Amino acid sequence: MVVPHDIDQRKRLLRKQMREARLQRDVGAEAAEGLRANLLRAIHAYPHGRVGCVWPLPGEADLRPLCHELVRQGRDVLLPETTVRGEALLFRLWHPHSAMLSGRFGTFHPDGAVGHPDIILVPLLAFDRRLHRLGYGGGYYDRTLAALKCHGIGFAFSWQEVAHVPVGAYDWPLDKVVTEHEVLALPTMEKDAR
Ligand SMILES: Nc1nc2c(c(=O)[nH]1)N(C=O)[C@@H](CNc1ccc(C(=O)N[C@@H](CCC(=O)O)C(=O)O)cc1)CN2
Ligand SMILES: Nc1ncnc2c1ncn2[C@@H]1O[C@H](COP(=O)(O)OP(=O)(O)OP(=O)(O)O)[C@@H](O)[C@H]1O
Repeated sequence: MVVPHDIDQRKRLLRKQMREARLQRDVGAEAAEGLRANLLRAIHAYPHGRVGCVWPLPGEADLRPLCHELVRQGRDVLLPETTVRGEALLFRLWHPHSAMLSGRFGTFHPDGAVGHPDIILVPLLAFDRRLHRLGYGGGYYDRTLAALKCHGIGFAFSWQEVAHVPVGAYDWPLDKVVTEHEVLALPTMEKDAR
């Protein structure tokens, strides 16, 4: 039996490995371009929703060009403000001319009005084929997906795939994971069984 304590330990170890692996890699411009194109395709499956995007941290794919493209296509784009630990993220409306304020953990957020996204693009350190994700360990996105009950689309480079992400009681499953190579989703029957 896997006890919760053991899961937290395995998560910490995998986080450390993935952070180290990231230091060895360039964020390839070509891979990032492919990832943004696939994300746009995945978002088009939800034609009317407000999109919770994210401002990049070092080593992550840069979704800023995607934010601009979505606004150009008439979508509302929101970006998260990193709240105190233990709370869900707060999404604020973003426009290409929004002032960006610096927040916790080196993140940036716009000074726009607070809103409710229908789809959230979720950053991650590692993912698996069951659409489980490992984040930075703040539990922010798990809390946010649980609170807002919206669609979660994870995004990552293909090298971030692992065989099994350790899954804890509060981990919220993603609806899709998008890489520069593919859009991963579970068949409906398997989704219902989760
Ligand atoms: N771009 C981006 N924004 C995001 C997240 C994210 O993963 N990516 N978050 C996802 O939850 C939230 C911020 N949560 C975070 C929680 C902890 C750390 C953290 O421990 N950072 C380390 C350095 C990280 C590294 O070396 O890679 C630190 O500050 O020491 C960062 C972000 C909201 N905004
Ligand atoms: N909805 C929730 N309610 C209570 N505790 C939660 C909830 N979601 C996550 N947690 C707790 O938050 C802590 C961090 O969670 P976890 O290790 O899964 O973070 P993460 O998903 O890697 O981080 P992030 O989502 O910020 O990228 C864990 O102790 C977890 O049990």
